[in-house]
Amino acid sequence: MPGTNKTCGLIDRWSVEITAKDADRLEEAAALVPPGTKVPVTFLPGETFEARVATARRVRELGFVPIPHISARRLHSEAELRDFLAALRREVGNDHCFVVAGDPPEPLGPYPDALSLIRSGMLAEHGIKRVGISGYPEGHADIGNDKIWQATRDKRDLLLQGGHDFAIVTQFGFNAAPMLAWVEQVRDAGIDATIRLGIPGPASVKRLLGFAARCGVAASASVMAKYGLSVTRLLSNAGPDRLVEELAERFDPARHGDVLLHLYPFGGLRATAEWVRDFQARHGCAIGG
Ligand SMILES: NC(=O)C1=CN([C@@H]2O[C@H](COP(=O)(O)OP(=O)(O)OC[C@H]3O[C@@H](n4cnc5c(N)ncnc54)[C@H](O)[C@@H]3O)[C@@H](O)[C@H]2O)C=CC1
Ligand SMILES: Nc1nc(=O)c2c([nH]1)NC[C@@H]1CN(c3ccc(C(=O)N[C@@H](CCC(=O)O)C(=O)O)cc3)CN21
Repeated sequence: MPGTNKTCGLIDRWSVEITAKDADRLEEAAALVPPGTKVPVTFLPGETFEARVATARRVRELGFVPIPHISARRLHSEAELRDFLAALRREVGNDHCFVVAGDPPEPLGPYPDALSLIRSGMLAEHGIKRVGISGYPEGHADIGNDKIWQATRDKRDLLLQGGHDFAIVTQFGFNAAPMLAWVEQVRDAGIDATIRLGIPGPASVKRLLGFAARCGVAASASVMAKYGLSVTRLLSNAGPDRLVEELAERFDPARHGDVLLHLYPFGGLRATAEWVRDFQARHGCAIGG
């Protein structure tokens, strides 16, 4: 039988992260993305507030579910958070968002981490019902594991107390085994939320290694070779086929719970959407799932 239900089940309901610059590209790729797909919009430096709101609005108008990212350390003031959430509510009407600390070594304003932003209560005040938080299957280069796990438990507690649903979306990786081992740790910590495992879309070796370095993601030659990349052929391209197939082989719904995939389209949105379509076809999955 071509493909297993596990493979199709894992790739079904995939989400895809875009930047404010990707709005036009999303329109071009829209026919390849199932209606209702979750489309997080990153919160990068150098983008205007208006561009982030306008992108989220385009996402919704194209029939997808926008999930604006909010980077706590990049906010300069309480007013900036309030204005952003109010503009989202007015112009997008989203009830999901994703909260992350953000890379600045020092916070630019009153929110040093995701927890402090959640604690402000402003998400609920602006109609946000479901909140995504980060996950690190391979740990974080600068933040200790104890701190990360404590933050995860604290964010879970505070979100549930505030009446929010939550989900965990992970940093991308190239290696299936640590991803599922980490999912088991999350479940053993009593957290049964949906987990979206971050995986790169198809891209050149050069781009993948560049993003891995920039985001603090491990990309050893041996892991990359297994992923299907040759570090000596920087312009060659590779997709996450083997990674997803290995995840599906090892995936045990009874043990791992609700696990979905989150694609980071470093090589382009259209190439990513085409990769999902072709992967589903190769594995005999129903169209759009
Ligand atoms: N933009 C994105 O999509 C992603 C960004 N990241 C980066 O991961 C880091 C952690 O974010 P969260 O998991 O939301 O953390 P968090 O807000 O849950 O904080 C966890 C702990 O780490 C500390 N911390 C957070 N950011 C830090 C930083 N930049 N430098 C030093 N200590 C920091 C916090 O004070 C707290 O004790 C940030 O640097 C974030 O930008 C990670 C994944 C995806
Ligand atoms: N620690 C950390 N910080 C981040 O900012 C971060 C992560 N992790 N993990 C993954 C997400 C995804 N991120 C990004 C960042 C930029 C583009 C991007 O599309 N950039 C432009 C220009 C890229 C360039 O050439 O510099 C692009 O058109 O590709 C995409 C995703 C940032 N993210």
